[in-house]
Amino acid sequence: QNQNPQKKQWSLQDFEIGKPLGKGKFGRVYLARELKSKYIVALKVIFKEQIEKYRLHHQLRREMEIQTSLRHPNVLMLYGWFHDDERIYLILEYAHRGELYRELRKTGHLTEKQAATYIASLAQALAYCHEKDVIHRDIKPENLLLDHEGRLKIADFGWSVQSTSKRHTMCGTLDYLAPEMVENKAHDYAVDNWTLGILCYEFLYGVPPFEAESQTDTFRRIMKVDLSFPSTPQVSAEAKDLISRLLVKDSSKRLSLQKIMEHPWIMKNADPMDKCSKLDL
Ligand SMILES: CC(=O)NC[C@@H]1CCN(c2c(Cl)cnc3[nH]c(-c4cn(C)nc4C)nc23)C1
Repeated sequence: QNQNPQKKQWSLQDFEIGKPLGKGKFGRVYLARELKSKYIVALKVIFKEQIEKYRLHHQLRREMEIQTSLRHPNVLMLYGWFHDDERIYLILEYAHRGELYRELRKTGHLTEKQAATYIASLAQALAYCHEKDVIHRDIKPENLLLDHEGRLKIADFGWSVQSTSKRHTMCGTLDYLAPEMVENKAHDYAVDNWTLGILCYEFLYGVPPFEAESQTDTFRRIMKVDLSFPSTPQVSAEAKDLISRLLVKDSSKRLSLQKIMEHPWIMKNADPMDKCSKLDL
């Protein structure tokens, strides 16, 4: 039923469906074009029977409410949604340059300017989410997309799907989890700060800091914060300083998002254009 009369009721007839962009347990993401405006979107299709089977109505509703309420240049927008008998359709912003992860895989590691720009964008987006009491956005590289200008977009609604590009060895990895998460303790905002440290390391070295042969070894390395910096590629002391101030076991001692944005390495290397503040909608 249409609670809000001005709000357009979308339906599948409003769209021309293009190639699949990703697929996963709950459904697929397709490239799509809204017929009247010719606007390109990503259409995420979720099968209702999957939602029923895994009893995920409340989580999906919460994710959609959150996603609709977040408006930030570095958070992928959920424009709206509709459903038919079998499926729920999420109308999402399309990120033209796809997964940041592919860029990382292609080049092996990012330049310090690119890495600092992406970390600054993530810190801005997370500070915005935390202001709106949204924590623990699952910010592993496969959830980070790039728009046509190479601007980072956090794309996660709790339903991470594998893109059609080669599967990442991400599923099930502990690499991005903070100690309190790995120990399954109550986690708070500071887990995101830990993950920024993991991502910053991976952007600069091409691999996450606690990678190991087995999950048990990764678990041990996280709990010990067994952090070491390879001699190649060459990485500045300031970058290592920022990483070392984020990968701290005591979550209360991790650098705050504000302090990340003011860190010398970020101030020196992040592209100010991409450090734009919230959209004044
Ligand atoms: C966790 C997660 O959502 N991962 C990626 C999902 C699959 C495609 N999704 C996209 C979503 Cl939700 C939005 N925009 C996208 N753009 C792309 C993409 C573009 N190229 C050139 N290649 C790809 C891939 N994909 C999307 C989301």
